[in-house]
Amino acid sequence: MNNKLPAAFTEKMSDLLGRDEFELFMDSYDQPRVYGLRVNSGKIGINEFLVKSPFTLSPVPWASEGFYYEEGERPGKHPYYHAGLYYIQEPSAMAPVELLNVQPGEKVLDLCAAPGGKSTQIAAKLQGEGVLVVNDNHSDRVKALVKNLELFGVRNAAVLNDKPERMMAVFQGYFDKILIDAPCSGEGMFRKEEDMMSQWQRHSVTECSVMQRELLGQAAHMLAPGGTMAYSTCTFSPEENEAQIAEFLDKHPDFEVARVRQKEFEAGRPDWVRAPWCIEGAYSERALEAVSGTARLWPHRLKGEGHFVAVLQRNAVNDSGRVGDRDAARAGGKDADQRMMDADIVSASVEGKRSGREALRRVGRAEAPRAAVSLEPLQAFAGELLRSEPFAAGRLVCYGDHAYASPAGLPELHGLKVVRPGWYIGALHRGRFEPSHALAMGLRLGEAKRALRLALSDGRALRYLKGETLEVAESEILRDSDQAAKGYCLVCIDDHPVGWGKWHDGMLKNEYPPGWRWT
Ligand SMILES: C[S@@+](CC[C@H](N)C(=O)[O-])C[C@H]1O[C@@H](n2cnc3c(N)ncnc32)[C@H](O)[C@@H]1O
Repeated sequence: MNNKLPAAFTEKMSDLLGRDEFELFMDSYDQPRVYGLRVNSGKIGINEFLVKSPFTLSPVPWASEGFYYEEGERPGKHPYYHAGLYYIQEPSAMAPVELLNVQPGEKVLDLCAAPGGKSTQIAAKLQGEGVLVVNDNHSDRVKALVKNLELFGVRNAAVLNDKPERMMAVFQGYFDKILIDAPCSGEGMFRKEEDMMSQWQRHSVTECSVMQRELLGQAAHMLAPGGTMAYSTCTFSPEENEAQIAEFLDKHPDFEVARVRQKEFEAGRPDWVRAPWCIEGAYSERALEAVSGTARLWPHRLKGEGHFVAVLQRNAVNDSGRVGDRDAARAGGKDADQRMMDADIVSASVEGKRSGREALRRVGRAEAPRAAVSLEPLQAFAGELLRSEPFAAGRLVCYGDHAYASPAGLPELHGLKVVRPGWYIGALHRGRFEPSHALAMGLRLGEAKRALRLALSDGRALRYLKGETLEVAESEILRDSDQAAKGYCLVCIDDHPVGWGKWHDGMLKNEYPPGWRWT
């Protein structure tokens, strides 16, 4: 394969690495690629997953939830995938979120998030507590981001499809943690996706560098004093890596690099941002020294395709202009104690186009509730079907006919392109409530008052995922003794929700969404 690599790339890598290291690097392209999955610890404990998993797994040393699986195994074709128990992810791509050290309750931004590999990892680290804002400026890629968050059962995320410069006014100084998984020339993807080689010709390192510089500056505006950002790329060029960090540090004296210590990773290379790669003397000694604290993941030094990560720490200074702080987060926690039916129910105008697939475009100013949207059907559904009140941790918000639980403490998203203002609960149509698939995926088996539990070995589990109507005896519907079997029930494979069904007279009508079905 290494003879397909762009000549300009190999020449440059040879100059950077020197003969011996370059040979090892080139040999790695002829090695088989490695495969990884990351367990969704928001849904299942790691040990429980290891007991249940049919795959041959070995741990990824730098990711607490990450495992290698073997070539030929197909975790994407397993009912547990449809239950959102794991995400298939290249192992070196697991490093940035791990190094960001996200803690439950924090406010976290994933600025360039689609299709959501790292967003789902952040969500699992948050364990449903705190606020996750994910954004991508590419409208098509955002659809995959929404789907992956729903599959993972994430309850506390808002999804945006906007430009970071427009987000800055709303989120100035708001986030505790920010991930900038920047668009890049993708040199670390050549072994995994050969197409990336031809794209490399088109998307020059220089073009990407301009975008990365802007993204770093914009993210810095949105980080709280004392907060942390992780900047990552899946490319090797110093212009997109060490040089970005050195330049950022020189422009932002209130930031420093938190040194990465992980034995499989190599240190960043300050020598590569001096001449002849960059103009000698362009960066301060402070910046150059700090750059050695960044991390490079090399495909010839570890089992992964390659990545660069820098962890940037902002000094904790007083900043009265900040939107939210730890006190505000605690106030958010107080809201969370409110019961769902007492929640702050607002409706908001929706400006611009809204597609039938629930994609919200611009969200307007919050208004008084409109008489047209009655929440009674939702309240009736929750009373009949839900044991706990899972929306209570957020603020119930209606956009048009669609109800969402927005994470407590999230600022008003005035003027931004909002795709999901929170966990999508369902639609209120003509006096009826239709629960969303996202609601089913975000619930736990014990939270539903009516459920069907299909064992993995039960042939009906796969038939459900294929969208078929199932024969289900009344006695199989799990429910309290005083409850009827008829109506919506949460369908689970083993203990893990996969969607809704509607039971009546020995038959389960399948509510599994067509776009999600097993093919
Ligand atoms: C490396 S990919 C992100 C991968 C993602 N973090 C994951 O783990 O699945 C970079 C993403 O940045 C998005 N992007 C490019 N320019 C952007 C910008 N100015 N603002 C926000 N997102 C941007 C691209 O659409 C692309 O989805």
